[in-house]
Amino acid sequence: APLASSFVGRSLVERAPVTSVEFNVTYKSNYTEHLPKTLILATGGTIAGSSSSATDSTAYTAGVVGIGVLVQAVPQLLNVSNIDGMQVSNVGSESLTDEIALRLSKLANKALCAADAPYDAVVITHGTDTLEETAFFLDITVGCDKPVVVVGSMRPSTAISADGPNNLLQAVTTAVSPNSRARGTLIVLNDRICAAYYCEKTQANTLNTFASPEPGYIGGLLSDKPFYYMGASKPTFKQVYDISNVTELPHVEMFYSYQGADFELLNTTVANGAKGVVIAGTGAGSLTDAGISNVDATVSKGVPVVRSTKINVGFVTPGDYPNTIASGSLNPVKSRRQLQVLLALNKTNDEIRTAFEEPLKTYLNLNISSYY
Ligand SMILES: NC(=O)C[C@H](N)C(=O)O
Repeated sequence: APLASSFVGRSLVERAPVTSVEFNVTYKSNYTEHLPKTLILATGGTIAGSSSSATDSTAYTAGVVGIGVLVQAVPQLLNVSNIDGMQVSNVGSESLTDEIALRLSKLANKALCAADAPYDAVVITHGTDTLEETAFFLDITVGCDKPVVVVGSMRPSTAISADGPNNLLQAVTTAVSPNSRARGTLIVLNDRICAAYYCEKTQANTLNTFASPEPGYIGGLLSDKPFYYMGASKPTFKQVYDISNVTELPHVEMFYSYQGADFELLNTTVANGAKGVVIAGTGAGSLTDAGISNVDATVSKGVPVVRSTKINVGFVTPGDYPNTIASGSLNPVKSRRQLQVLLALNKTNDEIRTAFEEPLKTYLNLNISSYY
């Protein structure tokens, strides 16, 4: 593969594991005592992508450039943090597996939240196609207030105006900012800071793709300096789950509704061992009359069906299709992650329904008179 021009900075030194075998650190910056410690978990994606053409931002190969090259191309990182880098995978995020996502959560918890946690912040370099899935998963499974920032790029490292190096710098400055604590997992790209709970990819090609259309960005960056519009807060319906004993994420399938959908394939999916299903319904989670019998048959086999929306923005509320579980504000891929976590924790279908539906119901039914 051609050398990634925008990521070629100082001479490349990829060192052997240094800190601990657990973290299998392959890049380690020189240590500066007064600076915080950031662990970068590299997974691949376009930010580590490479092309033979400097004008190409569509037909490149994702996941080529290693963590050492990524970091050493942005020496400014070392002005704000000590950096350890670990190559967890090097794949396009469309191929990032549940196993890798689970591993990232465990590494982040160990790096940040364990009693003897060695790091102040975790930054994850990731492809953008499924970045919101990993970021949401981390948001609901990392159990402490230290920052986790997920970052990617839309142009490969070889492109003119590659966006990866500046995004990486902004991700690290955001991660080590004291103002970033207790805000959950953050997504940083293109000068904006977006809360992972709500953030999604909204445009297939352009740099300004990550957004949370209703809640909006929680902050941004002026050059490399992060700022927030409001103090730290938690998404209204967010719950954090302890998955330290989980060794595998269960198989949860996803279907899409459309005119004429009959959901016949639900039966195949259940026969193949799916433990749960998410349907990206139309509008506010509507499903076709023709598909209902297959949905009901799935639920009667004990497989929970969560109903979200292909619109990706807005709420699916409980009420219609009572056999199904309403996703609330969670889009289909986020619903899938939450369902996987609940199943992995051996929750019953009633408990799964409660976890998805009760926070919103309770919130909407708050009786003002009970306060006065
Ligand atoms: N911009 C990107 O990173 C897209 C790439 N296919 C990925 O998700 O890995």
